[in-house]
Amino acid sequence: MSLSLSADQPERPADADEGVWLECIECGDTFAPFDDVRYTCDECDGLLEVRYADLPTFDDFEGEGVWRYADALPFDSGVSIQEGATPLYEVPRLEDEIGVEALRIKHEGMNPTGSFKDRGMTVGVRVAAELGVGRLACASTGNTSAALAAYGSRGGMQTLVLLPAGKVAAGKIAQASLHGARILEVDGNFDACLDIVQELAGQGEAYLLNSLNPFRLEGQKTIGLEILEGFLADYDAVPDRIVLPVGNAGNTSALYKAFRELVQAGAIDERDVPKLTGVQAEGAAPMVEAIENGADEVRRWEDVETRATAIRIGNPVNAPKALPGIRETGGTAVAVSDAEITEAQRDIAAEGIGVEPASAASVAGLRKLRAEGIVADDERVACLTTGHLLKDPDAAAAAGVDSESVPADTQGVLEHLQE
Ligand SMILES: Cc1ncc(COP(=O)(O)O)c(C=O)c1O
Ligand SMILES: N[C@@H](CCOP(=O)(O)O)C(=O)O
Repeated sequence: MSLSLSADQPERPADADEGVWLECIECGDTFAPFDDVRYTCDECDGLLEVRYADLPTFDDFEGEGVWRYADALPFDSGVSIQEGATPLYEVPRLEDEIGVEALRIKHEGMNPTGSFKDRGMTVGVRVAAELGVGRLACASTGNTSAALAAYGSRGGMQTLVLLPAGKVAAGKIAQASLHGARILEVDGNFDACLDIVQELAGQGEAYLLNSLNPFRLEGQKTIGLEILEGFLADYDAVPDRIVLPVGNAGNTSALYKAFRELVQAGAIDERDVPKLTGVQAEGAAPMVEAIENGADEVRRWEDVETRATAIRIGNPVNAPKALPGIRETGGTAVAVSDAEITEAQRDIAAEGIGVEPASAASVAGLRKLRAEGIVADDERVACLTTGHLLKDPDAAAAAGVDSESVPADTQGVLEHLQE
């Protein structure tokens, strides 16, 4: 099985349900999509991808949001709260300062629950309904749990979330709580939570909706499709590069799949595919390590730490899909410090755009790669900002300006302003 950009459209197996099937990226085994619950290959435990007999081109898309791209998804509709259609902001001051031909920020924080996870959940929860499962579950650094809780409750299903105790931002826990998820705070990091949820799912206790679930990544493909359509509309060309924060590497895998499918459909040329460029925090950078070492596998980091708690992940489960995505597109991966992330968060905020720390990693990474000359000055770049500022109010307050105490009279306020 090849995840190469030039791979042909795969052949449709005899048991493909209405032109959709699951295929193992390691051994190529195929499975009917909705006859049983499975997350990985029955034969070799490899990661699965959703395959389609017919792939759409840009002309086939109509409507707005994730479901505009229904022809690239397993269904025509899902459990929806109007996800997708997020802004592709111009950021002229950052564009000038970083020194690229064009810079746009695709702000996924503008989704219903404030992160890109909604795009995956609208599809994933629809699949859960199709399979008739009872309880939905995830491990989470926060955003997946918020989205699962919201989409699960929208679909009338129970939700269970496992979070690393003390390492999830306040806004995200509040969301999971208000949407009625059962919240378990685990004495361990995100990777330990995911190990447990995978075991629970394997025992049939819950339906797993982390990005290991291949259907979730189908929804996340639409980020890439929207970016490409936005650039085609504004520049008559797709971006040279897309820079994105990397945690479990779901988005890197999903965007690469979106581009491979467009190439297979003849909608874009293989040579035009944007360079996928991943950014991790220095304290949680196993993908960067693998890219720098030319390794085929990612080494699990047991101890991870960063202020960008959303990407505090040491064992990116989608690495077998994401590593080819970065390499085949001519992209790269870079690690940034927490201080660089905070500086970028402030600079993005100075353009009026509020993002959480993990999101700012994309801009911090672009700035670093441009300074090193790895990104050229004639490139048109999209940076993905994955979550809203209000997700992590403590980080925002710590990065922002302090408030000042004044007396409750105008004269006192005026005097204070003159100090
Ligand atoms: C805000 C935010 N940014 C980035 C990421 C990383 O995305 P991925 O796991 O798809 O690499 C996550 C979660 O993993 C996240 O919550
Ligand atoms: N940042 C994520 C981590 C889990 O990633 P997933 O995409 O595999 O669900 C989160 O918000 O929990």
